[in-house]
Formats: sequence, structure tokens, C-alpha cells
Amino acid sequence: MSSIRVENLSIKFRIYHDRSPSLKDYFANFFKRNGQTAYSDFWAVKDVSFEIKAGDRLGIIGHNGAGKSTLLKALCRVYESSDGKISVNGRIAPLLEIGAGFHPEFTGRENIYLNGSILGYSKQQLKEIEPEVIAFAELEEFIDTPVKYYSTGMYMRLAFSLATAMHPDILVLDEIFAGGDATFMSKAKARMQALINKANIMIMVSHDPLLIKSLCNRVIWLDHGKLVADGSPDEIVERYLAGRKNE
Ligand SMILES: Nc1ncnc2c1ncn2[C@@H]1O[C@H](COP(=O)(O)OP(=O)(O)OP(=O)(O)O)[C@@H](O)[C@H]1O
Repeated sequence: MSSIRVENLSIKFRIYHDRSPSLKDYFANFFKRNGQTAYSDFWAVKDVSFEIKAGDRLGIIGHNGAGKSTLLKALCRVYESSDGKISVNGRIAPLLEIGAGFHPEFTGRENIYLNGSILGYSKQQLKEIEPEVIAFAELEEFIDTPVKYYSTGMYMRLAFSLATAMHPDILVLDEIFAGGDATFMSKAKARMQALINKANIMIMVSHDPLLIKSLCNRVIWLDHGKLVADGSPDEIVERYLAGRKNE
């Protein structure tokens, strides 16, 4: 059974303050400070602990810069923890930056294989899903055209179709996909719903309280990198919205 355990997780970014305007200034400052660089550490996630069990549909809410995306990226191993530990039991499918790995000079079909391997699909799996990926994206006519000639909608359709072609164990979403025409959007929403239903665990970040309430059965609230509440979507979303009104 899939599960995730996050224990006292902290993630730190180093912020540099001495971006010198010229090489001359850089060396002048370098000697003045005996070669020391000015920086400060910023904790985007601070001492966060929680567990996710099979069946959990977890929404993450919080103000801008609260650390939501950083936490998601840490769960997907994009960022290493600076402190604490993440243990994952199951295969994570991150839908974080759909289409980020596409190469403009390659055709749609070539990108299915290139991006598919980045998403963790095997060559055999890609061979099997290729016709369905093309059909869902409605790109039969243009699949052998380099993607640099695609419209934004075509590009998004192919990227989404590929990223969602197989049912993942643990589905991780950073804001829900938007783009493409209305017909494709309703098809995409239905597919997303099916992926969410079939996943053992779903974790998503969103600024939309209604979406969180409709898709999640549990919510955590992050504030300045700290976990301030964990509970049912109705309760936590209401508390979060009430807190924002009083700000
Ligand atoms: N690579 C990075 N280097 C330095 N600082 C970063 C980096 N990534 C994020 N941060 C900072 O960490 C903090 C948390 O960012 P994060 O994107 O996780 O917030 P968020 O809650 O997802 O915000 P939003 O709702 O605006 O997307 C922010 O202050 C951000 O500026």
C-alpha cells in the first residue's frame, strides 16, 4: 500500500546579496570583505511533519510564498531536504511542469519518446500508449511536425495527453492544468478526475478553495513554511479564509 511519511522536513534556499554590477566592482568588493560572499539562508519549509496514507486526497493551501510548491517539489525529489526526512512507499507521478521537457526541434512523435522517458515510462510502455496519446491530443495530422510549429493549444494537448496516459500510484499536481479549447478542457477534466479516482494517493496545491473542497478529503495549511493546520477540507479551508479576511 502506498504511503508517505514526512518527518521534521526543512528546506533552505541560499539568497546571495552581493550581485556586483561589474567585474571591477566584484574584485573591489572581493578584497574588501576578505573573499567572503554576503548571503542569507531562507527557510522555505520549516520543521514540517505529516503522514499520507492510501486513500488520502491531500490539498495544500497557504498564502503566496508559503512554501507549497517547494514542499511538493521535495516530495517529488526535485529538491533535497536540508533537514529531516521523506520516506515514500510507491511510485510518484509528478504533474508539475507539463511539457517542460519537450524539445522544439523534435516532432510530436519524437517528443513522446523523449519526454516519456523523462516521465519514467519504459520504451515498451511508450510503444503501447503512443496511438492513444496521439488520438487523445487530436494530433494525428501533425504528429510528425516539429513541435516548434505547434500552437500553444496543440503543445499543451500533447503534453497533457502524454503526462496523464498511465495511471499513477501517487499523483502530485501543482495547480490544475489550464489551457486548450473548451472541448479539450472538458475532456482533460474528465481524464484528470479518472486519474485522481484511480490513484492511491493524490496531493495537490491550489489557490481555489472550491476545487480543493471538491477534490480533496484532507487539507494541510502552510504559513511561512510551517504547518499550521491539518484536517478536513471544510474546516481548514474555512479557517484559512477567515484568517485571510482578518489580515
Ligand atoms: N529556488 C529558489 N531559490 C530561492 N528562493 C526560492 C526558490 N524557490 C522558492 N523560493 C522562495 O521560497 C518561498 C516559498 O516558495 P514557494 O514557491 O514554495 O511558495 P508557494 O506557497 O508555492 O507560493 P505561490 O502560491 O505563490 O506559488 C518563496 O519566498 C520563494 O521566493
